[in-house]
Amino acid sequence: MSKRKYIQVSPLAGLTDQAAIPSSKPETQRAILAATLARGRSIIRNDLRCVETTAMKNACRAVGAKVTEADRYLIVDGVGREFSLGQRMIDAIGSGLVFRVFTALTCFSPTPAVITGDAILRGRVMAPLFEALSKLGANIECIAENGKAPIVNWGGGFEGGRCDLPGNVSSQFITAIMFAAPLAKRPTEIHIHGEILSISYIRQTAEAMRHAGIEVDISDDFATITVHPGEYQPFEYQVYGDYTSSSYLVGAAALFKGTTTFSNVSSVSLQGERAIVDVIRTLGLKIDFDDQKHLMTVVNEKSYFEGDFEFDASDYPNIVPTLAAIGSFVKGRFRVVGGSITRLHKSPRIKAMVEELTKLGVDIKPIFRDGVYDGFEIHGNGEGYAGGQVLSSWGDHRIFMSLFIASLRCRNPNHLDGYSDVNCSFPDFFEQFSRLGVQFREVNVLKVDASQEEPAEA
Ligand SMILES: O=C(O)C1=C[C@@H](OP(=O)(O)O)[C@@H](O)[C@H](O)C1
Ligand SMILES: C=C(OP(=O)(O)O)C(=O)O
Repeated sequence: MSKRKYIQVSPLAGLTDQAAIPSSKPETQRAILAATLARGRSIIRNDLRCVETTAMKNACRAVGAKVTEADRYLIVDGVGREFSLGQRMIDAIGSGLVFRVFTALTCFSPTPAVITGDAILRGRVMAPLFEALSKLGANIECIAENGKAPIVNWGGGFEGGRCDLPGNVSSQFITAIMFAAPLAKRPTEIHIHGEILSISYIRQTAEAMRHAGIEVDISDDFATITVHPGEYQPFEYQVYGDYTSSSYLVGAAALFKGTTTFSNVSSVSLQGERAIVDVIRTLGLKIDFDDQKHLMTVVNEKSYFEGDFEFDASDYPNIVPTLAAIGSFVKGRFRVVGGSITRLHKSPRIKAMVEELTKLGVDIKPIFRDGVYDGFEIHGNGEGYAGGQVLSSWGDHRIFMSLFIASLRCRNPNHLDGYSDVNCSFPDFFEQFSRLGVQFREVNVLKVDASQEEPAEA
């Protein structure tokens, strides 16, 4: 019998009025990276400080950048092309982006580099990136299992030219080669095959590179991306709120009548997950922006929403788990498709949400396409659920945060594991939910065996 720490989430009657949205993880990570690749000083304002942006900072420091945390901004003294890999080892922890981008960048390291990550990252798909980089001339060796982290990149650069990638496994393979390509001697042409998912992340990469003076050409259908050799230039950059993180706060606001205002938001964003705003409006809530004050106000006049809804999440993968939580409280049918890429994220996210929400009594069924989890369909009656369950986060911050908001409208407290993983992307998650009036506390759960768990006092 073992003890594990869980968060007990109490049922909530209504939200109080204000919270702040954390800054964007993808924007912060991209800005730190582009600043590292520029020779000279860049300033990144309103950056996000969390485990995965720290992983990016440490990886950039490992190749010689100086990254200093000032009050609400970062100073990055970049290295340009002159990597000096003193410690020869980069730990991406759980960040797919850090691992993939540094796998490509260390092709240009003067010394061999070992790149690794945590147990979840070591299980994630990497082979298409290794194959594309090999085609460009890279010399990458897998240390443990073929096609997986950790790796040794023996360096030697890549020339540029053509490489090929699938469009439906991870946009981070494309982002990784794009970021490294300006260091090559010739233009690099990335040909993307089949359905292209998570395009908004490719747009964010191109935007970060162009902001640093790099020329990137993208065909209208996104199937061909050409990156020209060039020198990254130092820049100043302002990061705004993270729409994926906002989805947990906005999602909670969708579950209770009332008016809630969120700060640190820009209505204009390249983030695909800005779609949370359209989803919530389609359900019937009112959302207003004040771009002078960077505020977003959500007005919810109903205790539940009714209708027949379908959303295609192909370009907003990271809010798929949140949508499952919100959709559980809709009266009618709530379908999400286009989420196949999420099976390759930190957990098989659709499977995880279907299994955990089923424990709560939600009528949710997975939707398969070509034999893989692609979405889900929920039939709800607009009511809450009994709750009183022990729920697993599957080791994934986004599953934890989604189950947390689903728990707010259960009649009995749920116990959720994995709460420290909010530090991956949303370190003040509990502070912001406390501001909204949510009550939770840490408890021990006695784990008798996998099928039998019972809450106990902390
Ligand atoms: O480049 C990025 O910052 C990301 C790209 C996306 O990955 P996939 O293309 O694998 O979905 C996204 O899901 C991930 O959370 C962050
Ligand atoms: C999956 C995520 O990021 P990454 O792919 O960079 O690990 C995430 O933010 O949930």
